[in-house]
Amino acid sequence: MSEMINAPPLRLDGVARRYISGEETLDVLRGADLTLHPGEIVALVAPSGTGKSTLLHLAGLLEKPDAGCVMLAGQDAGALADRERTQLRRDRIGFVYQFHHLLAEFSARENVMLPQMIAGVPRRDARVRADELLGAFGLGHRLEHLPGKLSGGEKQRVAIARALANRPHVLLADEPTGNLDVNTSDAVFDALLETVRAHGVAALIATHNMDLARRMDRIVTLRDGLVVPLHGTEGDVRGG
Ligand SMILES: Nc1ncnc2c1ncn2[C@@H]1O[C@H](COP(=O)(O)OP(=O)(O)OP(=O)(O)O)[C@@H](O)[C@H]1O
Repeated sequence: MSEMINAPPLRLDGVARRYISGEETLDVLRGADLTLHPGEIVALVAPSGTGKSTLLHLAGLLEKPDAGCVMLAGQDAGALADRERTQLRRDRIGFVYQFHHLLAEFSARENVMLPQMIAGVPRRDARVRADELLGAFGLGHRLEHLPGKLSGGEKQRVAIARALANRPHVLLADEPTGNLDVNTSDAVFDALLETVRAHGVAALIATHNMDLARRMDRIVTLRDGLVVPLHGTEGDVRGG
């Protein structure tokens, strides 16, 4: 697979997505453009139902746009066969969701090892990487714990470590701390930003929390199906 030198880690170019249910047609995205530069952390803050998750799913190659293209490091994902796209997603993109989605029967360490082993990393190396990442998230003493024995904040840290395990170029997060209380959310977010910055990963993070959003490099919102900058004066974008 060819890769353009200096191409942005992620570029959405004129991306459109329409949902049709019964008689109803909903044009959620109508030609959205967004570029993530290397190491850039962008907040996506928009009212509920405007298409944040849809945008993240398209950016993460979980869904295909009806029009436009999604480029990862200069590579047009739409031009790839399904298998290649899956591989690109696995190798290049890390996901963090609102709920941790850890595998209950595996330890914290194993949850972080698993995506690496699926990608072909030898068990021993995967274990070293898992321990390193979990250590960086302050979980060096929780490596053997099953998710059920971890607090909400700890589980979400494991989920973030797992998302970074395969050294993605792009991290996509959908309300990564939305399920946590305020203090825990702040602490987990600190850890997330610090690690993402330390690894030079570009990130697109959807949140309803303006305080968290302001700590990122740039804030964008969705308006009429397009990605536009959010300026400080626009007030509360929380939706119902
Ligand atoms: N598979 C689907 N079929 C039909 N409509 C859908 C589908 N997925 C999403 N939608 C609709 O598209 C719109 C955008 O949904 P999306 O989940 O992207 O919004 P969101 O901004 O992430 O919302 P929230 O902040 O509440 O999670 C919503 O009106 C939703 O009901």
